[in-house]
Amino acid sequence: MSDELKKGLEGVLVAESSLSYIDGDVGKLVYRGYTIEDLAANATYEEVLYLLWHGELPTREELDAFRTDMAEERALSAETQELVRSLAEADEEPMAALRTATSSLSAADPDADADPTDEAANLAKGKRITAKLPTVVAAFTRIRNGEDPVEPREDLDHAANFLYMLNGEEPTEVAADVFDQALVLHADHGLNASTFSAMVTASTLADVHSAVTSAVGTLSGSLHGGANANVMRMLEEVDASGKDPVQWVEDALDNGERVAGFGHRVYNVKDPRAKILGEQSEELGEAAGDKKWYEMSAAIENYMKEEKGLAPNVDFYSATTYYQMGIPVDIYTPIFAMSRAGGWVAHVLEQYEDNRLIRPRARYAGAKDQSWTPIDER
Ligand SMILES: CC(=O)SCCNC(=O)CCNC(=O)[C@H](O)C(C)(C)COP(=O)(O)OP(=O)(O)OC[C@H]1O[C@@H](n2cnc3c(N)ncnc32)[C@H](O)[C@@H]1OP(=O)(O)O
Ligand SMILES: O=C([O-])CC(=O)C(=O)O
Repeated sequence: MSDELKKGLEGVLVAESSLSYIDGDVGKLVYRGYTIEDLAANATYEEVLYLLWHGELPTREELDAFRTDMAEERALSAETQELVRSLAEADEEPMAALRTATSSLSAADPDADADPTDEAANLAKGKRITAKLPTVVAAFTRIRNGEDPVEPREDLDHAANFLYMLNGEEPTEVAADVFDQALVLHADHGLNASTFSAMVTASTLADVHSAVTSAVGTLSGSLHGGANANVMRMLEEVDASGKDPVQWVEDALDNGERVAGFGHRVYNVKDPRAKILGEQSEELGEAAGDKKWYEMSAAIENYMKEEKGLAPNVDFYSATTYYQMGIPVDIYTPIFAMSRAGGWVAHVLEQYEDNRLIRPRARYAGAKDQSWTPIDER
């Protein structure tokens, strides 16, 4: 047994996967052999889900059937609707609400009692969870604002239906396309922390709902998915301060703070998803006749690259993309989760297929050879 310690498991190979390939030195991301640029330009989120879960792109008939299946699973049980209402009325933090609601979905799942090795049941559960998360996020957001939830529509695609449920009106084609592309870009990313936590949970032969619930919790942290909302909070703070964005960031770094949306465990260059989202952010600004948010972000990007050698990750430009679409800041991370559910499910299916309990070990650094002191003598 080696005693070499790899803190944060950096660079440690723990599994084989056919899902996504990342080359962090050149900024390349591929899902099942297709580059992220190709998929963002051409695939819908449903096509990407099919690709991740079934291993190949669907034919038109397969995609139609898959979309119909997914759309039919969007509605929530009365119990989950009630739970979402109570969480929203209690003003629960959105990722905590999503984590709780995700866990509750097993109660009404027709395959809840299936054996964890039942592939068809696992796929069906994954499909139901992925179909329902947008309904949870939209209903939670509306109830919190004193509005009634909007029932899902089966005739709309996954992305368009979410915006419809969120805003109560059909999105424009541009908004639906931009959002669909964002979902495609966030769907999978190797063994990121939340995916790994889903795999660890699945490796005990716990069920798909448990694995995805673990992952939602893991995504919420500010070093991972939680960074997208923090990016926008930072930009709003910069704007309100009236300071030059570069000066603001310089001061924050001098105070020992981290700049949300920069740095990555795997990429040594700009995240390819940040490139695409940056273009989306700029185009949305151009269309609105106000590129303030994009320009502020671009100035920070240049400074961070030149002064710190740090490049933006996926969370940096998703923030201003969502902001310019009028999406509330604190649901950016739940939106990330809605998309990444597809990747979590795909990795969990892979884990069950060739399972071995995931159980690393720690080098013991605690006290040794202590002798027992009776409680009254301590
Ligand atoms: C979807 C995603 O999860 S993408 C990541 C989203 N998270 C963020 O954007 C939060 C900000 N970024 C970070 O905290 C980090 O870059 C992480 C957590 C993403 C990667 O962390 P690690 O691979 O563990 O790198 P680590 O934390 O060791 O950082 C290496 C060095 O870069 C610095 N650094 C890394 N990111 C940043 C940042 N955003 N701002 C300032 N300095 C940073 C660290 O201070 C450290 O410097 P040091 O060696 O002088 O102490
Ligand atoms: O891969 C990572 O560590 C984080 C990330 O970019 C993602 O999950 O999309």
